[in-house]
Amino acid sequence: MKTPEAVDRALKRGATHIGFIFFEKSPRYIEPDLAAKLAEPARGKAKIVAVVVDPTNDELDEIVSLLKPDMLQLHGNESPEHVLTIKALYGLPVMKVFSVRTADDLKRVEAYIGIADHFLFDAKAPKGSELPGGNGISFDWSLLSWLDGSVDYMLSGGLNKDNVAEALFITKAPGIDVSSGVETAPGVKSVAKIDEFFDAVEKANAPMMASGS
Ligand SMILES: O=C(O)c1ccccc1NCC(=O)[C@H](O)[C@H](O)COP(=O)(O)O
Repeated sequence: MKTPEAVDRALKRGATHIGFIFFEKSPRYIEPDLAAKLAEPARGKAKIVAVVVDPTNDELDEIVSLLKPDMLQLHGNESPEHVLTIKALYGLPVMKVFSVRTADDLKRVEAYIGIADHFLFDAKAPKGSELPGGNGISFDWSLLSWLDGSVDYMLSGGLNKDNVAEALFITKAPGIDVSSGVETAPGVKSVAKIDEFFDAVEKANAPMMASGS
């Protein structure tokens, strides 16, 4: 999220999580002090999520002290040991992201069970992309069929108003995360598209748990 209008609309429509991207190459990058201002209306209404990629402690110190997030989303190659260190240092729940293209990409998940508090399954970035997330591409949702109720996860990757019902039907995901699918250009969220997305989720009669970043 980069504008008060987008935060406001997502909250009004029932977003459970509001994400801020702290990856400088991203068109969605936002300075921590600005993210803190934008997050104010969400505090206590939705979880404020700081999205980071292989963060240093210095980066996390600044983000956590300014934004005061409810959760950290780790979108890089953080090892289970690094996740444990981050949890111990900041005392915040962690959502570990797994980038998926094939079944092999899911083999790493087991090592994080009991370590990460939540999981996010996103599409692996296409070759040449500078962004580990927010690429607007999907993966084969049937790869998640082995997940049982013991894994608390969100699905993301190329979700939009036209495919979210099918994604939910196939995965029964307990949560969904969307970014490009509610934008008119990279990093430019559209209030109208946020509405269309939530309309589609409601129509699919899906679990009402959605986030955006
Ligand atoms: O969105 C970004 O620019 C981004 C950059 C670096 C790390 C993570 C990033 N996004 C994280 C997300 O959780 C996105 O919402 C997720 O990848 C889905 O994006 P999209 O396929 O565009 O819906």
